[in-house]
Amino acid sequence: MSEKLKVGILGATGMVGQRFVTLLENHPWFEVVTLAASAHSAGKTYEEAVGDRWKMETPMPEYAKHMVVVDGDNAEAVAGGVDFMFSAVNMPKDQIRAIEERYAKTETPVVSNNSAHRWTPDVPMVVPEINPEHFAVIEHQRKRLGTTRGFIAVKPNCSIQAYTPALAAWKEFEPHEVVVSTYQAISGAGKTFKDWPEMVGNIIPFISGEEAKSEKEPLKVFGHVDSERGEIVPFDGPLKITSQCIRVPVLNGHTATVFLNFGKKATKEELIDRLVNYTSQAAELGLPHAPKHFIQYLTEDDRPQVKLDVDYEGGMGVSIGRLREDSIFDWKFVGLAHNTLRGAAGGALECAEMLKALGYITKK
Ligand SMILES: N[C@@H](CC=O)C(=O)O
Repeated sequence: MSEKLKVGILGATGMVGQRFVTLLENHPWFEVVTLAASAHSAGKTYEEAVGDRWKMETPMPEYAKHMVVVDGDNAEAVAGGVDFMFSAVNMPKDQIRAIEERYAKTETPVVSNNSAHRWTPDVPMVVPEINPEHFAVIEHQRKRLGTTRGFIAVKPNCSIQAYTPALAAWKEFEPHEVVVSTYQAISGAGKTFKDWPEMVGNIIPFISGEEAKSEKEPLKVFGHVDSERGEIVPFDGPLKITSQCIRVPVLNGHTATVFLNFGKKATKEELIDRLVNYTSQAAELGLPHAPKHFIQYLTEDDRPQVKLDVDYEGGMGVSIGRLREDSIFDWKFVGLAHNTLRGAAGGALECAEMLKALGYITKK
């Protein structure tokens, strides 16, 4: 491997930013050279800027501690020193859309964890194992932005990652009516039990905006690139998803219970076979954060469990269990994915690795 690509993290002090800082320690392809945050943090060392708000299970990496945080609003200056940026910025959506576009227009690719650009038609929203072909829309986005190198790519919401991989694996059986309940960890809200004590022994049956994301984002992931329109057209087949999203007293790991109907009959053996033998270009390319086996199927009645299974494949794999026939729907199952690894910074990092492997992100 030649010289590493230089990367910056926008929104480096927040929880997702901290996850990027942690995952990027000793990364074989990428080197963090810039930590950017609000003007309030600018000029402080990363250690000072984060203070007692470090929320990772592992200590702050040494490489980051003494880096001086820069003002992320100075897009042109920050972008000058990096090959690409990760965005974990937390501000109103219109401001996020604007700042990410400003970076892209400096000819700096932006790989974002944020939802602000997920429905921008020429921005690919990618799970590398499911829809990497959507990166082809970048050439159209570049025309709109007037760039040759800069673009924005995003990953979808954490809540969809526990069931959308199974729907992808079962595509040939035409899943069409899907009822999902998600049981979402508190880290999805950027919290720990220390800063959200009301969640100890509690359930909150509301997560703002989450049900719309859970129902609609899989349709964009299953969509296709329309080259004439220069955009991603969401899947317009019979797939319909309805959901309820619930916050539960778990630190990491979003569980989903799912009922579904298929257009074509399938046996249990066929369904399990398609899960465990799911292959993808991401695994073939040997990306550093691509799981070797994307989906595991657990046969025990009491799995997947957060405590036992959330770290499957370093938190980048998906665990499915309890697949059984249902008396109203065709089938039901339970899925589990790590929300801050597979579902957030890890998913964005794997997108960046794939973008590099496919030649979309290069050295400036
Ligand atoms: N919006 C999600 C974020 C994913 O982890 C949530 O609140 O859980």
